[in-house]
Amino acid sequence: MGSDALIELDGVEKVFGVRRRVGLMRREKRQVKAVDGISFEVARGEVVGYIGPNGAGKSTTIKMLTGILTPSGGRLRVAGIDPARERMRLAHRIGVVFGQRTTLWWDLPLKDSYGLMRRLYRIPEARFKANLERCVDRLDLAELLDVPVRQLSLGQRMRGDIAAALLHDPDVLYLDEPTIGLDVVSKAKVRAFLRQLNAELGTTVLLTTHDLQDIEQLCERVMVIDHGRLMYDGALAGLHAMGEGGGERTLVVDLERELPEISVAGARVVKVDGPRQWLAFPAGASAAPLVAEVAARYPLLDLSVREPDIEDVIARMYAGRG
Ligand SMILES: Nc1ncnc2c1ncn2[C@@H]1O[C@H](COP(=O)(O)OP(=O)(O)OP(=O)(O)O)[C@@H](O)[C@H]1O
Repeated sequence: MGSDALIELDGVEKVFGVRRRVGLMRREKRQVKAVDGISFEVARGEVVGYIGPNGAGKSTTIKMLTGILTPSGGRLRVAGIDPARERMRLAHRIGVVFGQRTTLWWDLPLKDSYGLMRRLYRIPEARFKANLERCVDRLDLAELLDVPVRQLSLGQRMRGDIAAALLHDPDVLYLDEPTIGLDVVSKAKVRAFLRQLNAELGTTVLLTTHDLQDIEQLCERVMVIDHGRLMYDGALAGLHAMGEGGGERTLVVDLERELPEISVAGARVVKVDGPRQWLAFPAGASAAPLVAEVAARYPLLDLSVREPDIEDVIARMYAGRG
């Protein structure tokens, strides 16, 4: 394996035994192969997207990379460490952010959570201060430090969680859905911060997300996993090409009242729900002429453009192969 690889997986597998009730009395034991022989390497300083449909095996992979789960087979190293065997030693080298839950103490002000982290990781005072100052400045946390975590908005909490994951200077940062549920402004802040972190400190980032813009704005390399297997590993551009040109974007139109399907050149109505209609158009085309036409011809309250999501791109990738 390459010597400057920070993350190395060779034929990694994870099998879960699940008991299922069959009829009234019997239980059947079944095995689920969540990860089915995955091999890849991530070099120091790379920012890699790890994407795939629900249940593909992404979280299971990340859990093995943190040492929470032990692989059923294959070989796995992070910073030269076998995660499941030396979980505590690895903890000093990695940072983890799960978008759906916080690692912060719910009832404590943010700064007290950070103080506990300092003791937990035995971070030297000077280093802790420098890292905290940097995160507070770059993630706009100054006004939030005295606020208990439970009072923070989702976007504020996420920024707080990202800072917490970085106080001990990890070499690798795993991000599991870091922008899920965030508004546009918070998403932009998080992405800008991660770009800067990678550029300035060379932190290696492995990111799972359902938001294609996270990938477009952060990752030069993307891996697609499905049914526990690696289906694609390469540049995002190549993934788009396999997905037949990147698919379609959607114009979401809110009309003043319910109307029959509207008709606009270059787009087609794919869904109607009361006064709201969804129009699909090629991802490569400009939305401007469509917006102008809709606004000129129909009683309009609001509209927005939705990017294709990862599920769409992957679905087309498979369709393109078939
Ligand atoms: N502890 C477990 N016990 C049994 N089966 C599990 C366990 N954890 C995950 N699985 C199964 O393994 C498969 C992969 O799950 P995983 O959570 O890794 O997918 P994912 O790609 O992260 O999906 P999502 O995008 O929905 O989070 C799924 O079929 C899931 O039901």
